Amino acid sequence: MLAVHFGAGNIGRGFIGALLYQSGYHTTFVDVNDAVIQELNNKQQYTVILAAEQNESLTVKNVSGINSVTSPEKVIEAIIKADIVTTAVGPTILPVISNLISKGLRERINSTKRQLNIIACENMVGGSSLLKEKVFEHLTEEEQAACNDLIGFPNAAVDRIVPNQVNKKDLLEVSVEPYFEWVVDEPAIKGDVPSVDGIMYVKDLTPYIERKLFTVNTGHAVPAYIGHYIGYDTIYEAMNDINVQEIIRGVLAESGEALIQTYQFDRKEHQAYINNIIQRFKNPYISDEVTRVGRGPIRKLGPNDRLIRPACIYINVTGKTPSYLAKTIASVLQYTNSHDEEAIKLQQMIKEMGYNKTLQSVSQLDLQHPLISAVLDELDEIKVLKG
Ligand SMILES: NC(=O)C1=CN([C@@H]2O[C@H](COP(=O)(O)OP(=O)(O)OC[C@H]3O[C@@H](n4cnc5c(N)ncnc54)[C@H](O)[C@@H]3O)[C@@H](O)[C@H]2O)C=CC1
Ligand SMILES: O=P(O)(O)OC[C@H]1O[C@](O)(CO)[C@@H](O)[C@@H]1O
Repeated sequence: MLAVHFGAGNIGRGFIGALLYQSGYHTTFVDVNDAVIQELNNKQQYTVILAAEQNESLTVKNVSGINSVTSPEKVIEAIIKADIVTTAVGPTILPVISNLISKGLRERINSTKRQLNIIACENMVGGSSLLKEKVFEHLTEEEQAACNDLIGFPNAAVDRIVPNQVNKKDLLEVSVEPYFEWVVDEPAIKGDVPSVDGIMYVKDLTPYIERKLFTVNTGHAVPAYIGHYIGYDTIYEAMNDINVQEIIRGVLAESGEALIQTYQFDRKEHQAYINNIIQRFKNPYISDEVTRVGRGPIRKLGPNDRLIRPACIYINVTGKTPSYLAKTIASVLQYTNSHDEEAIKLQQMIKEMGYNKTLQSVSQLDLQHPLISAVLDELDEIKVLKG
């Protein structure tokens, strides 16, 4: 079985690539990082280390790579032959890869009636749907109709913490947390469900993706942004701070209330889910930088992302303003990182327009929305955290 995976980064190699190998696939990684692609072709295998006391490792074999900048024709060939296509490139890169995928699909539908599923494994609601929309912009109406018959774009939720791989001598080796969850929307599948050990197929993905995004990612934003505000470099350091611990519990109680009331989750089970996630953030065998988890602050303040959306649902279902989520959003507005384009842009916007209009612009909330004034109040309140 042949898999094509876009993005040979942390999640690509450390999660999706590993599961595809264990399920019997040969995976062709597509990336723009030539050094990684060359190394994949030289070694044809790499190591995944489980970051836990036992330090178990897995050798992922049957892998190769294509540089999509220098060899786009090879990517098209690989898509024609693929049994599954996956991505883990980041939400903002999905539009970038859509043109090449559309070229592959055009050739494929002209040469075979074999069905194919393309699964975007990104931290967002509707990643595969967005990819489909962008791919379709490059296709004629006739090609779109053929793709609607043959090509599925099932949305997915992916959960595994894979930090940046710093100080590694081996370019391909990747350390990952042992835990993982990969949930895929079954109704959108074309043909047989791809046989990948570890995928859980569900009839309705929405509760799963929102539970994951508004618990794992909402929670992780606390040690990232509050931690950075206080002055910590790593998630581990931040998770040992008593104020961070209080805020993370508060944030997850607020997003939890929003989720429980929306999806009727069992309270005890949801609390156990939260507790397990907090333990994962404290994993001493993972060294994760606050700048990785906090990357892309403008995206993370988007209307459907991990902070604004649960805060709005909380207001709708309880009639109250969420103070811990507001605190965390305030700390995002204070986030600076000279290596992060979005962090630079956010601070420029604040300089030019002030906090109020910047937040309104990135979150797309009405200026009168109660969350805006709650966040502005917290800009002053969080100063005590600096001691
Ligand atoms: N790292 C993590 O713990 C998790 C990440 N995710 C999601 O997975 C996605 C990827 O994240 P990471 O693996 O952490 O990032 P990463 O930065 O390690 O990997 C992204 C890869 O995409 C490649 N890329 C960039 N532009 C490309 C293009 N035009 N064509 C092909 N490849 C391109 C990069 O060179 C890089 O190798 C994101 O959407 C992230 O939210 C989801 C769950 C966990
Ligand atoms: O990958 P993003 O969306 O930039 O956000 C980082 C988040 O993704 C993860 O890496 C995995 O979900 C978390 O560790 C973190 O909350």
